[in-house]
Amino acid sequence: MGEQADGEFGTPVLGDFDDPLRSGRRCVVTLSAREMNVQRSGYQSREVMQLVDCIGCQVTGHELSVYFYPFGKSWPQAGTARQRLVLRFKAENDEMARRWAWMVRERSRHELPAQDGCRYGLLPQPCRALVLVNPQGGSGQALSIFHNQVKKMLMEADIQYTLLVTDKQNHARDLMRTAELSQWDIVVILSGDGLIFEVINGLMERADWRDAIQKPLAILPGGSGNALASSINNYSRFPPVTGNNLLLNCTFLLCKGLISPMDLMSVTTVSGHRLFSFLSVSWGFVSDVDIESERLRLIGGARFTLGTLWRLASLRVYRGKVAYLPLEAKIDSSPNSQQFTTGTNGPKDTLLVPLDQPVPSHWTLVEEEELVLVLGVCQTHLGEDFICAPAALLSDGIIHLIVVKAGISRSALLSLFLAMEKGTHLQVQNPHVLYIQTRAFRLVPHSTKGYMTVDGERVECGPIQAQVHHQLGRVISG
Ligand SMILES: Nc1ncnc2c1ncn2[C@@H]1O[C@H](COP(=O)(O)OP(=O)(O)OP(=O)(O)O)[C@@H](O)[C@H]1O
Repeated sequence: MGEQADGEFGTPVLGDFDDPLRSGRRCVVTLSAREMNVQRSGYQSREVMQLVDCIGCQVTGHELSVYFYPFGKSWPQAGTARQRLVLRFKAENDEMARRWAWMVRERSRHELPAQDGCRYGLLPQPCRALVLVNPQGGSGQALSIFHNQVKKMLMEADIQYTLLVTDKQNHARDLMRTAELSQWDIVVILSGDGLIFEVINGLMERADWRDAIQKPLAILPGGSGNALASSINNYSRFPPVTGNNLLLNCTFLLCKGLISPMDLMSVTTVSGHRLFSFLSVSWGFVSDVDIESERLRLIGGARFTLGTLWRLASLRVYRGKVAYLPLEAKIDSSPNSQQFTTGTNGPKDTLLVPLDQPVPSHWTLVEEEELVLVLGVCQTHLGEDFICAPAALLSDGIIHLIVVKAGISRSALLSLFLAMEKGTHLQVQNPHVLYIQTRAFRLVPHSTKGYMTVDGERVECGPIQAQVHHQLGRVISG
């Protein structure tokens, strides 16, 4: 046994190991910048593993275990699910095993250069994570999901964790507002979108919000909607998956540790309350379905399908006004420009004026006042099977505004929602459907009755406005 290595990062390294599973047999391992190539004695073909699929290694004495999660054969669609694959080698001594573990880890980490103004980061290794689990999220399985599926992968990737099970609403928000954040490199949220909303708003309520909101977040789906987890799966160009396969992809991303900037919306409600949103501001049909289907939480994502069919059967029309800042409008960022902010924390809303003043004259008004829904979103997905803004990106600096006007037939609305499963709804021209890209918008309902939601959480129904804050937060992505 032995090895040939010139120590230069990226140049191929050759190692001669014992095969721990077949006594007396050898395996020659070649590690290049992108691949691990294994030639076992007695076999003609080589095993070739891509380091992009590797999440880490462990060393026990002389033995080295390397963990890969490539997309593999699965049922019913081949190639859409990751499979766990462990390669084990017995080195000459523990020093050689440790050196190989270090080389495999280093070559499996892929830093990204800055692109289109986006600065990417990498989690440190080893890494310290706070894992927040909502035991009530979705169908109530989040804690067992952590113990049965997530924990093992964190250990394989050398992520040390502190587990915190939330015991009531706002537990995570209070913790994020007051905790000493430097003890963790990342905050992992295993829940639905509700807990992410709490974490972001807790961080933004701190006096040191500017640094706090830069703490990387990782999203593992454990709720009924899982909009951000599904969107990140999509941005990472993984095949569209739900349930366990979505969890596996998101945990894989956490183990790879690539950090991307994320836009957040600052939302001001009628009472002057300011919230930070990573997902959506919604009024009308979609928020009705979201809130009215909450009692069906135990059936998971199917609650939205049932809720949609129920609301379609008794379609409502809402009266209100929508105005938005056209994307091409020139933004005045001079010190004398109007800058508006309601709370003490958070960046100034430079594009907005107070809700009791008319919108600026260069904003556009939507003429119709009879509406079925208004939806301003920052992510592609609103649920695992619900692609609302297919063009959205994590940090495009854009709010994707969808307005459906009254007069749309039930069958056209049903087709619209069915097409959202694939995200093809905006390809069909329908005069009742407006899709607008903007940086700020205002919605003024004529009545305070009805549901209005921010990231799926109910807020007071009344005039509301939002502006995007480009790259305010950071999240694990692919
Ligand atoms: N231990 C707890 N008991 C009751 N509620 C909790 C607890 N921990 C957190 N919560 C609250 O549960 C609410 C719903 O959680 P979450 O959004 O994570 O799950 P979900 O509603 O099933 O998922 P989604 O938002 O994706 O539909 C959140 O508003 C959160 O504040």
